[in-house]
Amino acid sequence: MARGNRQDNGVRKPDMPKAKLTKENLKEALLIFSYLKPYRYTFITGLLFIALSSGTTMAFPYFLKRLIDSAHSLSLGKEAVSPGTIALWMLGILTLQMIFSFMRVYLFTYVGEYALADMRKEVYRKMIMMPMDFFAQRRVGELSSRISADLSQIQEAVTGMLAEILRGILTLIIGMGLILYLSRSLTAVMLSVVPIIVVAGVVFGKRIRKLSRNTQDQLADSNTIVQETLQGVSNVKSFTNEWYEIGRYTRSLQQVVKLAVSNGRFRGLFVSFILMSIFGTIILVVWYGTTLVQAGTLSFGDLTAFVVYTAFVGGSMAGFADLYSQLQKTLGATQRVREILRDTTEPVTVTDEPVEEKNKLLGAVTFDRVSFSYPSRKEVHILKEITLTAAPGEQIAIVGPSGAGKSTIAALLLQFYQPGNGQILFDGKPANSIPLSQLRKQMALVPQDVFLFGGTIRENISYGKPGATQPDIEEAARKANAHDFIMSFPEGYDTVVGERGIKLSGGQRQRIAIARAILKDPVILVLDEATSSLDSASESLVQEALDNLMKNRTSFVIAHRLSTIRNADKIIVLDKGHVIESGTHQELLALNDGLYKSLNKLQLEWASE
Ligand SMILES: Nc1ncnc2c1ncn2[C@@H]1O[C@H](COP(=O)(O)OP(=O)(O)OP(=O)(O)O)[C@@H](O)[C@H]1O
Repeated sequence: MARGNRQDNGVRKPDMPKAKLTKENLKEALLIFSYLKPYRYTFITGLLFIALSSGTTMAFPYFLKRLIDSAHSLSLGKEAVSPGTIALWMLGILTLQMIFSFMRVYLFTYVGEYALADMRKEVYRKMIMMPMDFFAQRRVGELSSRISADLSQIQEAVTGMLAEILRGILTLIIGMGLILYLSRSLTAVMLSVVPIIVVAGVVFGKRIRKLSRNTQDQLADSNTIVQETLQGVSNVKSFTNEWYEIGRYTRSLQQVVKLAVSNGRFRGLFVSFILMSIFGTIILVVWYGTTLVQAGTLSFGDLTAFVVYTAFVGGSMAGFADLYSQLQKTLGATQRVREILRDTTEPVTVTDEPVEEKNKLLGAVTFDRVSFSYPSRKEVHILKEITLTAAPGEQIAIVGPSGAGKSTIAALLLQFYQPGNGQILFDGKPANSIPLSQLRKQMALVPQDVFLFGGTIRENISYGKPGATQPDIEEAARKANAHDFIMSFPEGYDTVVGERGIKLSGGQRQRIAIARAILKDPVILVLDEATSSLDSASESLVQEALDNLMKNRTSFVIAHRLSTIRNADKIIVLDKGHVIESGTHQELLALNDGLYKSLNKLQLEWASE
């Protein structure tokens, strides 16, 4: 069973989707074997050990037969190998079996884990290099399950499943050969019933799997209730809706129980059917076998070996049904992983190269009649013929109503998307003439919603310049007005933040982000001003930090509070994707009926209330 089918909390996710078994799908899946190439000798040795361990398993009943028959022969006074010697041989075989099994498990785990890590690295590498649109169209949970569940399923297939198939085939061929050799007539009797049991088992098994899948789906649903309500527990409490959630969860659980119990009924029937058929077959085979023994055509040992081999053969037949469904799941997983591996990435470099002299920017930016629609909604024109220019070191503010396209301009600046029409120029050069990573290395984004990684404050600041020294980090923190509050924590720069660490206030998080940007020392700065209003003390600290940050760089400030951008060199007023006004604060106020003027008036009124 694929480990990846389990969630961290140990609750199973709904079963993995399966794919059809077609020639193309199989061909695709075989490409996964390329990941085994570096470990091919270990893998082949592993396969050899599977064959050897299957061989020893199959030899066991044969020696059992010899052991039983030796007693009989001795009692009849015939010459035979002594039972003690045969028992010793069997011990020898057992020892070999132990060694072979150990090697098989060890070698396959080795190959499986290394190949899986290689695949994970490759998929992650590919994912992180994908363009923004790729992430906009997928959920994070879905992507992370590609790396966890799908890849585990593939690993399971390459190691576990392949071993099972090989063992199954060997057991089937050798087992059938041996039982035919032992007694043809008994084989005929056995073959008249075993396939019926196997077919019934497969049909029953399918039904049970479907029922248990439904139970798991339902369980996943009720888990969603737990997750959602725990995440948003403050909502539950503030609406005093504890009773409502308890009711919702209870109802969902009742469904789980109902399904699980009806599944249990089926499983009970199945288990009794299987037990009856197995023992029924044994009775039939042994009964017919004894008549053969009586007739002198079969020995006691032959009969024993026959029964054991029959069990082996029946077991491997039943195993194939499960293997088939595993194979389908693996094909599904392979398809989804291959989809990612085939996708086109952004032309970013994945080594930490400094900016080359020829690519160094002074900071002039031009939007030349830029129009843009998001790839996922091509029919909605977000930016329409935007033209704007920024000289090196200038501060450009972008204002406008919600949804006007301000953040989209920031996204285009950072080359997260490419314009549909028009072009963006840096120092007069088209953006796509400068290598993407070299361009982004010279820009920094301070977003509205600052994301802190799980780690220390030091690590979070040095994200702006990996490998920065402590004095550099402290200097950046000082300029960002963050040093004092950081030092007020007992662990200072070693204070752990992020999901598992302490929670910082909005203003503190912003100042960490500003320190990060200062450390990066970009030529062009993009600042998405936080909408959540900070208290005035915190606001002035953040504003001062921002002023420090903006010094000597071209800055684009997406402003929500107009009071902070009065001194901007240029204010661009955006409405429904058009630039409708542009100029300094004074110039825009002078425009009668201007949007900026009315927005400014509104904010002033609001502030004075
Ligand atoms: N990834 C995306 N895919 C499709 N549409 C998007 C995407 N991101 C934003 N949009 C749409 O583009 C339009 C402009 O969004 P944008 O975030 O640029 O506005 P904004 O002016 O920054 O708004 P706000 O002030 O509320 O942040 C909106 O209608 C939004 O729904």
